[in-house]
Amino acid sequence: QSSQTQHLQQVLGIGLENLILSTLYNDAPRQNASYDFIIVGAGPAGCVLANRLSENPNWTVYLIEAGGVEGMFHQMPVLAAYLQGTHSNWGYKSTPQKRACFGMYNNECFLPRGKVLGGTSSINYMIYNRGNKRDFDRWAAAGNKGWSYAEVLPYFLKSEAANLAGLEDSPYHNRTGPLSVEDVQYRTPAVHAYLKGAQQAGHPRTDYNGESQIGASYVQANTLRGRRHSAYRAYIEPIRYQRKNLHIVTMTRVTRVLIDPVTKRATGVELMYRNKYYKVRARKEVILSAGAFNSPQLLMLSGVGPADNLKAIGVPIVKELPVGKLLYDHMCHFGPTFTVNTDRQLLNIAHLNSTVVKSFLLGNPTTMLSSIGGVEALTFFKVPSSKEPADMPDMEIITVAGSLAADQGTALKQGANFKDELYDKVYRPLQVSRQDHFSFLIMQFHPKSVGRMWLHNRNPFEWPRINPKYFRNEDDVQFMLEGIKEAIRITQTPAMQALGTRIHDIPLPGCEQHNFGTDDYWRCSIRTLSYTLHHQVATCRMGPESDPSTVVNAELKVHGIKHLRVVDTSIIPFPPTAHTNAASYMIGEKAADMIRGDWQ
Ligand SMILES: Cc1cc2nc3c(=O)[nH]c(=O)nc-3n(C[C@H](O)[C@H](O)[C@H](O)COP(=O)(O)OP(=O)(O)OC[C@H]3O[C@@H](n4cnc5c(N)ncnc54)[C@H](O)[C@@H]3O)c2cc1C
Repeated sequence: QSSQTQHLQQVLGIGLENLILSTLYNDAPRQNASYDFIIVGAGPAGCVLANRLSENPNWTVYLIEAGGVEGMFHQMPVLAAYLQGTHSNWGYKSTPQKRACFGMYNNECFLPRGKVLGGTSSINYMIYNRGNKRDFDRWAAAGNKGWSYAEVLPYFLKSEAANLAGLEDSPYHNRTGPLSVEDVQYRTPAVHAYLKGAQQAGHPRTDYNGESQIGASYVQANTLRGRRHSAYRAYIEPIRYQRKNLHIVTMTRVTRVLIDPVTKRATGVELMYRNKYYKVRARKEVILSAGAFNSPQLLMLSGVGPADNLKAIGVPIVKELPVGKLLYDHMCHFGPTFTVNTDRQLLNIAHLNSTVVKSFLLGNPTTMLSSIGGVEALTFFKVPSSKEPADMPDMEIITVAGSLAADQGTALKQGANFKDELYDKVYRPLQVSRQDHFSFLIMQFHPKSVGRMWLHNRNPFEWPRINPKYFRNEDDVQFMLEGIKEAIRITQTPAMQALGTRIHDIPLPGCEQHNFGTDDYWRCSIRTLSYTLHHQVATCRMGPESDPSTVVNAELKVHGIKHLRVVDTSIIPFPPTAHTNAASYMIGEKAADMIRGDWQ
């Protein structure tokens, strides 16, 4: 590691800026204070709700966030991976995986989640992607009235402020919402060649948030003039000092929901603020927007969950529900990686210097600091094994300008728990030669492998146990293999060959027994370079009460408990054909309307 990157990591790790700024968001709790609405967690869904519900001056809203406040580094899109090494990440990890994550220490995949005002939208990769029309139609068909594509599209649009070249008149984009969606203005020669190559290989150019998802496109990003535009920036910062009825407290942990065991009504929350416990009351509703791991954790700590788990940890059962019993995620293969003949034109932290930083700070959105962690293009496509309809992709190619070597083996490697021996053998040669290179991440949308999470004890400060059971179903490996082959095929097109694109063919440690590039080699590689894109869903699955796999109904009310909703990505019932951040905003917007409908 260079001293420059080590220093950067140290500065980010301290989280000092977090601490200082959080005093600005510090409506300290008062014992037994009451609000109309208590919102637990300030991720995208929580921030949307806080904003929309406090539009009514007669309602009081308390937004409670465990983390601090974004600082300057959060705003620099290229540093996305570094944020995982900071206090803005909860730092969860999977249980050791039997069939995946072989390239990680102890076979544990790291599972970062945002712990900051803005939640995971403040540490994610900023890709804006809504999903396939059929995703939402399936939600509706599963008994969730009001969630068809036609019914959710208005909420995606409501949140969006699009600035996308060529899509100015598209009915699929709105220019006037709070959340910026724009083109990334820093682009490398690799992505231009890639998009030409993808077309030569038969993938049409598309707006993946528009009429048809299938095809290739430059990425659309939640940035504003080249800086991260998180839920905090979009929904909270603009109203912070105008709304006296919205109170916000940061660095405060909710430890359980208070539920009357007789009436089964949520009456408030218990929280820990500066080492002291408080109870805060909700006159109308408690809303959990604590994310796909923490919302289920809080339900279970409050006596709402599977009987076996609650009994095992000694929490009295208030309502038996399958909380955490289902967990879907999107697994990727981190690679393949390719070298090209260009010189110093692709992403590498070694190219970062004070001139670039100064230019960014002066507002230039075209420097490498505005690259969203290197992500440049997305391609949605089908593979031969597909069982889905023709307009529903199975896989995505994410084109990234670099690899683990682009940050010299610091943030990305550590953030994902990759082993040193793997880095040293495969990626260090790229770091040393400084040869321009890019990678594909190959992601599967509809895995058959299903995981779960549970609580190990009743201590609210203990991490939940999470076993995503990646690649438990062999079919998922086959989909990945077919996806990798398609990505390699694209690199053989004239447009990509014009760059001198060659596969980086150093075999992975643990896969040397297979000839590089054979199906068996890739199968081994898939289980080794297993890399989640952190799209965990369904831990508080939405569906009718008659469906024993569900936790909340179509109004997001917890079955059998009054005045308690879950509003975040944990309610998504099936693995979506998308990254999950956009959906979280949509869920927040739609929930706000439903809540207004109930109480106004
Ligand atoms: C590294 C990474 C990169 C990603 N990249 C992308 C991407 O590029 N595009 C995309 O679409 N998706 C991406 N995702 C996924 C996406 O960002 C998330 O799915 C989405 O932001 C989740 O939103 P949410 O509202 O459900 O919850 P979260 O954003 O997880 O918010 C939950 C909030 O609740 C707070 N909280 C939790 N427990 C408590 C408690 N007990 N008390 C008080 N507060 C609490 C948390 O601190 C957090 O702020 C990424 C995820 C990760 C981790």
